[in-house]
Amino acid sequence: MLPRPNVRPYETIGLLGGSFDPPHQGHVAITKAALTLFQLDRIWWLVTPGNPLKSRQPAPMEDRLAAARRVMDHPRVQITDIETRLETTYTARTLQKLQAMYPKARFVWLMGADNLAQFDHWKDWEWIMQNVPIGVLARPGQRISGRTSKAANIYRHAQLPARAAGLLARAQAPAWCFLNVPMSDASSTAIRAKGAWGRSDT
Ligand SMILES: Nc1ncnc2c1ncn2[C@@H]1O[C@H](COP(=O)(O)OP(=O)(O)OP(=O)(O)O)[C@@H](O)[C@H]1O
Ligand SMILES: O=C(O)c1ccc[n+]([C@@H]2O[C@H](COP(=O)([O-])O)[C@@H](O)[C@H]2O)c1
Repeated sequence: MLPRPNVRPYETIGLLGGSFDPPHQGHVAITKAALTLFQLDRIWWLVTPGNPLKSRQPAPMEDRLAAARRVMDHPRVQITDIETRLETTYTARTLQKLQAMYPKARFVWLMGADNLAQFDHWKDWEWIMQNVPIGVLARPGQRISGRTSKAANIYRHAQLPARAAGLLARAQAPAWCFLNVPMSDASSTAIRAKGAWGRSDT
C-alpha cells in the first residue's frame, strides 16, 4: 500500500476518483485545469478498486497505480490507493471517512461532465452534494447532458458561475461549478479498444 498522504490544516484538496484503466492525457488535462482554476493546493487521484456502476473488472490495482504515476508527474498531485485502504467503493462513504480522518481539510470532489450526467444514480448522491463542493470539467459530447442532468437541475441554485471557480473549495456545500475547459477526447475505453493499455501511457 502507498503511504497515507499528509495534510496541512485548511489545505484545499481536489479528489479525482477514477478507474484509470488506463490513465490518459484527458485525466492529466482536467487535473491541471482543476488545480489552477479551482485554486486547489493539491489533487489526489483516487484509483478505485472498482466503480460500483461498472460490471467490468479493471486491470490490477498495481498496474493502474504504476501507470498513473508515469502519466501524472506533478509536485501537487498524488496518486493514491485510499479507497483500498479505507475498504470503500462508494464515493459517499469514501468522502465521509476522509472528512473524519482530516477534519480541517477542505475536500472538493472532481469529475468529468459524463459523471454529472448520471450522478443521480450514485449511492447517496444527495449527501455528496450537500456535504462536499463539486467541480465538474467539460468532456466532449457530455457538456449538455451534464449541465441538463437531474442532479444539475435539482441543485441549480447551488451552481457557482465559472468566474467564481476559485471560491469553490471554500464554499459551503451544496456548491458546484462547471468549467468549460479546453476538451480532450481521450478515453480509457478507446485506449483499451486499440489494445494500447500500457503501450504508450497517453
Ligand atoms: N477526456 C476527459 N475529459 C474530461 N473528463 C474526463 C476525461 N477522461 C476522464 N475524465 C473524468 O475522469 C474521471 C475518471 O475517469 P475514468 O478513469 O473512468 O476514465 P474514462 O476515460 O472515462 O474511462 P472509461 O472509458 O473506461 O469509462 C471521471 O470523472 C471522468 O469523467
Ligand atoms: O458511489 C457511487 O455510487 C459511484 C458510482 C459511479 C462512480 N463512482 C465513482 O466515480 C469515479 C469515476 O468513476 P469512473 O469509473 O468513471 O472512473 C470513481 O471514483 C468511482 O468510484 C461512484
